[in-house]
Parts: sequence; structure tokens; C-alpha cells
Amino acid sequence: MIIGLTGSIASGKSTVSNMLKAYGFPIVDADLVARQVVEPGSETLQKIAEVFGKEILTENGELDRKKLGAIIFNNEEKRQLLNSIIHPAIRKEMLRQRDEHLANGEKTVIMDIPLLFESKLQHFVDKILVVSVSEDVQLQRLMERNQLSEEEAKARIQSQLPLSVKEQGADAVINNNGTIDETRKQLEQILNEWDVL
Ligand SMILES: CC(C)(COP(=O)(O)OP(=O)(O)OC[C@H]1O[C@@H](n2cnc3c(N)ncnc32)[C@H](O)[C@@H]1O)[C@@H](O)C(=O)NCCC(=O)NCCS
Ligand SMILES: Nc1ncnc2c1ncn2[C@@H]1O[C@H](COP(=O)(O)OP(=O)(O)OP(=O)(O)O)[C@@H](O)[C@H]1O
Repeated sequence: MIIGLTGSIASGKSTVSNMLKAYGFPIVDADLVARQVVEPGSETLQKIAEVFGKEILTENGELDRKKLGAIIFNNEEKRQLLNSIIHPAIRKEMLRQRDEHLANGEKTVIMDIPLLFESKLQHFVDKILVVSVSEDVQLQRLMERNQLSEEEAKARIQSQLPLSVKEQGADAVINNNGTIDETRKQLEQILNEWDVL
């Protein structure tokens, strides 16, 4: 079974992903893949530099993530432009990793994809697990984790679909407003229901 793990920024996907890793499930992590495909020397990084200008590269020729983030989280047109360059490469690599795990005989693979709904990737997976939090908790945790102002954090949250919409498309929802332990219990129950433990 391919399980798509999603949510919104700072809703707790990585927290749940780490729990799934501890169970021994292989994880395909879209954020990690997004870093792999823009390594220095890659075709994708070259294209990004052509379109966004050399200023978005650091002195070492790496992607200046802070600079690019400041551009794309505040400008929808630029975000779509970046997505059109980087998403095809991310998708290809994620499917390669998924297929590699399946070829190795894994029965269950987790695909951690923050933009599963925004990018309409529902067909990649058999079951969709959404990690959800209230708007207040999301804003608070994002500001704390990334040291962002309220305005910066809100811009990031607004660059994604609302969690309420994602919940409607889910096969199961974890409410991550409570303690880590409460989240772990919900996860265990869902995995039991899906018969993958
Ligand atoms: C703009 C970049 C360089 C900023 O890097 P930074 O290290 O600050 O953030 P990081 O990559 O850790 O992403 C943090 C979170 O931001 C959100 N996010 C990232 N990119 C996007 C996007 N294009 N649209 C909406 N939300 C996004 C996701 O929830 C993600 O989990 C980076 O996010 C990026 O390369 N984005 C484009 C690739 C992408 O869409 N990644 C999302 C998963 S496929
Ligand atoms: N139940 C919880 N109680 C307290 N803090 C939590 C809980 N779940 C997550 N956090 C904290 O909230 C922040 C966001 O969680 P996490 O990094 O797992 O979110 P994410 O969905 O993976 O975010 P992103 O999409 O930005 O990568 C982290 O600092 C994490 O430690």
C-alpha cells in the first residue's frame, strides 16, 4: 500500500513521518527530494538561475533557499514559475524512489508530500493521511520553528490550500493540536485500521 502523508506547513507531517520511520516503513520525502534535485551542477538549478537570476545562488553556487523563499512565498506568479521548473523533476525522482522500494519487496511505502492536493498528486497513492491542526496552533508553531514574524508566517500558510479542504479529501485525519503522545495513538489506530502493522 502506498500511503500519502500530507497536511500544511508546520501541521506536523515531519513529526508523524518520524513516527512512521520508527515503525520501519520506507519514506519518500518530497522536501528532501526537492533539495536533491537542485544540487549544484543539476539541470534544474541551472534553469532556476536562468529564470530567477544569478542572485538566487550563494557564493558556493548553491541555491540560496532563504532568498528564493522570500520571493516565492510572497508572489503567486513567481511561485507558479518555480513550481513549473522544479515540480517535474521532484515528481520523477519521487516515483523512482517509490518504485525502488517496491522492487525491494516493501509492501507499504510512505510518500510525504506537502503539496499532494495543490499539485493534484492523489493518484500517486492508495490512501491519504492528513495531519491537521487549528489555524492558531499552525501559526504559533510555524513562527516559533522558523523564527518568522506573523506576517511572514501567514504568507507561507496562505500559499497552500486550507487544511479544512485537505481534510475533505483524506482517508484519515490526525488531529495534531494535542500532545505528541495523542498524535502517536491516533496514528497507531489508523495503521491498525488499514492493516499495515
Ligand atoms: C522555496 C524554497 C527554496 C524555500 O526553502 P526552505 O528551506 O525555506 O523551505 P523547505 O524547502 O524546507 O519547505 C518548507 C515547506 O514550505 C512549503 N512549500 C515549499 N515550497 C512550496 C511551494 N512551491 N508552494 C507552497 N508551499 C511550499 C511546504 O510545506 C514545505 O514543507 C523551497 O521550499 C523550494 O524549493 N520549494 C519549491 C519546491 C516545492 O514545491 N517543495 C514542496 C514540496 S514538493
Ligand atoms: N503535537 C505537538 N505538540 C507540540 N509541538 C509539536 C507537535 N507536533 C509538531 N510540533 C512542532 O511543531 C513544528 C511543526 O511540526 P513539523 O515540523 O512536524 O511540521 P511539518 O508539517 O513537517 O512542517 P513543514 O511542512 O514546514 O515541513 C515543529 O517545531 C514541531 O516540533
